Amino acid sequence: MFIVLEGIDGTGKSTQCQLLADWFREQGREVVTSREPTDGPWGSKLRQSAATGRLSPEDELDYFLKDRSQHVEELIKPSLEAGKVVILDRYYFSTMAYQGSRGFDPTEIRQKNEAFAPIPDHLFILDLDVDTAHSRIGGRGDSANEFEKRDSLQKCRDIFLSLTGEPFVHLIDSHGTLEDVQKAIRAVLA
Ligand SMILES: Nc1ncnc2c1ncn2[C@@H]1O[C@H](COP(=O)(O)OP(=O)(O)OP(=O)(O)O)[C@@H](O)[C@H]1O
Ligand SMILES: Cc1cn([C@H]2C[C@H](O)[C@@H](COP(=O)(O)O)O2)c(=O)[nH]c1=O
Repeated sequence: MFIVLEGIDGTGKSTQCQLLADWFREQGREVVTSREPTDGPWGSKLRQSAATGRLSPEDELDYFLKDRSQHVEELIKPSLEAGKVVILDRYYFSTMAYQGSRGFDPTEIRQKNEAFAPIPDHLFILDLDVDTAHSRIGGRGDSANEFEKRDSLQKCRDIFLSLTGEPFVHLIDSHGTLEDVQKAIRAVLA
């Protein structure tokens, strides 16, 4: 089973991914968790740019595609073929949102990615208003980085919300407690 959690920064994706992995492991399932950008060469360059200044929109998109191609071939596809549960903290829907907010066409980004990247069985969009997301980022001890500017995050949120309506997409209100959000995710999967 292939599960992806998406949403703007601070919505609780990393936290919920770990709780969900624990749930599957309690059921005896073998679970692989991962994130994008990865810690590979392209992902590391992208993470560095969050602090030092964003790359050009063209280079940023190119690096995310290169990072994901390596991620699909080296981890995602082999894990799925081995029958493991794969849970991702971000995937190509973030590319649609974040690089879409920089002027690229989200539909074209989706087509480019789905040419090589498997479509997940379940996509959970964790939704939160930008102000609350920012306060959670601050509560985590971070300050907003180059990807987390307020106006950009609002555009990203709108693109994520445009994905709802497809059968594999589930909108999860992330304003509740950690437990409420995880309960809502598990209810879909149960
Ligand atoms: N439902 C919640 N209620 C209150 N605080 C939360 C909730 N979920 C997560 N948090 C807290 O908000 C902060 C951000 O959570 P987390 O890092 O999981 O978000 P994220 O979506 O992965 O963020 P990013 O995309 O920036 O990595 C953390 O300090 C976390 O403990
Ligand atoms: C996969 C992906 C991610 N991003 C951005 C979104 C985040 O602000 C940063 C780092 O992610 P994290 O969740 O804070 O670890 O990368 C992006 O712009 N495009 C993408 O495809």
